[in-house]
Amino acid sequence: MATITTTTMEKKPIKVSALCELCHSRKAVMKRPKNLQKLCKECFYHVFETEIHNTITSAKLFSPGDSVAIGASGGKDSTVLASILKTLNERYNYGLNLVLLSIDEGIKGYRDDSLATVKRNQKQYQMPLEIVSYKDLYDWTMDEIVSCAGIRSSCTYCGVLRRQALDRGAAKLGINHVVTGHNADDMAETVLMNILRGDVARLEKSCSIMTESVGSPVKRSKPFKYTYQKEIVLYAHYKKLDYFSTECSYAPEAFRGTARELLKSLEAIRPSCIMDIIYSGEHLSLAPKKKKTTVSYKNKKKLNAETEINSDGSVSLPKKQEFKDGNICEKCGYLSSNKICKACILLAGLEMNRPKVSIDNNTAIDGAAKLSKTLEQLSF
Ligand SMILES: Nc1ncnc2c1ncn2[C@@H]1O[C@H](COP(=O)(O)OP(=O)(O)OP(=O)(O)O)[C@@H](O)[C@H]1O
Repeated sequence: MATITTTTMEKKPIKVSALCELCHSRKAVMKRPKNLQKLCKECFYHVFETEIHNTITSAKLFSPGDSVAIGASGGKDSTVLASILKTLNERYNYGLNLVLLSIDEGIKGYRDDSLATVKRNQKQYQMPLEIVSYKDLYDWTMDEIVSCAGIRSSCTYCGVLRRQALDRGAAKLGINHVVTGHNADDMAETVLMNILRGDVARLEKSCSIMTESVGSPVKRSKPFKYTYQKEIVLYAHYKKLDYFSTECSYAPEAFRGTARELLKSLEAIRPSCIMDIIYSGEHLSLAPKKKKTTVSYKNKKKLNAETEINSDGSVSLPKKQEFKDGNICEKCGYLSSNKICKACILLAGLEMNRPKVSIDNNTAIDGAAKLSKTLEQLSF
């Protein structure tokens, strides 16, 4: 009998029987978290890598000759992603030019240390590395933002700014495809969160393996969409990959933390629930949207035009102020689906030293949904 602890989060060591259930010849060293199969190291590597290859090929994520930027934070997910993409690219001749792209948010004692890991990964995987910083792009570091806006909204600021920073970093490299290490647990959490807060618009998109905005040159994909976090940790552990394991110094998004706990409890009872939730998210068919009700406000001068209330409760800007994807932000000149991009709205709030005005005026919804609802209601 051999024993191994799959993650530091698990308290009980897992007991496995002597022989691998796949090769029937080598000693089993683990129970596979996804289906509790008893496997030896070699068979685990094989099934883990093959499943990711199958995800990539069945979703047709890449074409030969593509340049792909790997969003590299130095953490376990993106480090394993870089390692696996290098392995699969060589094994199956994908013909990809792989580049590491890191965003330095400016978090002392956290991001500076994790970037040191990415710099080592650059040498280990022999990939070019591009580092783009919030300070250069926005003239703010996350440390400065938190000292101005407080810790509570840190994930909201960071998420909006990082999304744009990854796009801009890729554009700088002339690359139109960014892959990230978002895994099956992240996807299932997002589905749960969107269900729990009734965010139908986000629910529809939350299971896409690839997201693209009309008019934006940069697409994003998640090759680990079906890969369990515990298996990523096991793979990194057995392969002795060099990754940074400290959590961000700022508070995690509160509601996501709750969804994560819920998912962990469900997974403990039924390991397949992560895949089942993703499957449900992929196959949910949403009722067609109800016809919009137009509400005319008396004080048109103040609101400047008609505002539409949609069936899901969100508010649309008046027609003449609507902007489509592919437009340019009037302030920073980067692509935006609004007249002013979300990053510039947040930064303008910071400049005026009143960041909470733009994100804290709706207590019924949380995090990114709260921000997006608020942004929808802004008039320019
Ligand atoms: N600073 C960054 N620079 C580049 N990419 C990033 C950065 N932060 C996050 N990402 C990308 O977004 C993915 C999800 O990030 P998240 O913050 O949820 O971290 P995570 O789940 O801990 O992932 P990781 O273990 O890779 O840090 C990462 O796997 C990575 O691909």
